[in-house]
Amino acid sequence: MNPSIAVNHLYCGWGDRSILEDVSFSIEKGEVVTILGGSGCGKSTLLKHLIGLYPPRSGSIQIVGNELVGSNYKDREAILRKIGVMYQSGALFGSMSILDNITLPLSSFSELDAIAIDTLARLKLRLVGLEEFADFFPSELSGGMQKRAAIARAMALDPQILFLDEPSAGLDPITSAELDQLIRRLAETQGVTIVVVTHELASIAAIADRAIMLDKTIKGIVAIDTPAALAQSSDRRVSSFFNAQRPLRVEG
Ligand SMILES: Nc1ncnc2c1ncn2[C@@H]1O[C@H](COP(=O)(O)OP(=O)(O)OP(=O)(O)O)[C@@H](O)[C@H]1O
Repeated sequence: MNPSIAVNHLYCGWGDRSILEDVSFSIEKGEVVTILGGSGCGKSTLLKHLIGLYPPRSGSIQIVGNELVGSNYKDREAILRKIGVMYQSGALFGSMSILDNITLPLSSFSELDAIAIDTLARLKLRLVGLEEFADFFPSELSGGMQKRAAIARAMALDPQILFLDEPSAGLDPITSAELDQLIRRLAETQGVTIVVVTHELASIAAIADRAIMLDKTIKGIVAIDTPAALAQSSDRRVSSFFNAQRPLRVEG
């Protein structure tokens, strides 16, 4: 079976600046993989290229066995239909109810009738525990609820891969932990592959099957392994990242 994502010899940059060089990795179906590393190492750059927002300089990005790089418009649309994206801001439409935010992609990209769309959208809301908030507007929800609604919208078209850009940003630790549980549950119950850009150690430990650590100096992957293995790494760059934000242990 094809991996969900296979990246080979990827080179990306902005203008005349090279950011990532010769990056290769693959992610299996149902895996939760976090992309981490210090500020400016290229996490968002990698994400933006994986979701087809920008073409790489060279290399290959296969999404469920289909080559994204150099694909024609029609193939590209079909490939991108297999992915769902939650941007850091959540990017819900503020003038629409939560339900309408989720029905929008369904009515834009599916042939379903209005009743089926309504039913499916409510199912997605139930998946993230927001079925009772269908008629609320984003501004009427807490930050954590807005993130869950944004995940429901990213899941609207039943993507095989879900990309989440810093889902915990701006959330308190308890709400962040609840969101982590949701992410893990989605991978386990829906079989969806999930790629998360985050630098929250607690989240990485809670959700990731594996983590890809990028490094600015080498412009690429310094390590790729389970969080437990990375935490024990003898590589100074990896261990300093993992030891920099050890959670407080309070004895009681
Ligand atoms: N659209 C863009 N145009 C030009 N330069 C960019 C663009 N996006 C990112 N960069 C530059 O690429 C480098 C890597 O940025 P990127 O946002 O990928 O890092 P990051 O690891 O996600 O950082 P952070 O953790 O701070 O968000 C930075 O120097 C940034 O200024």
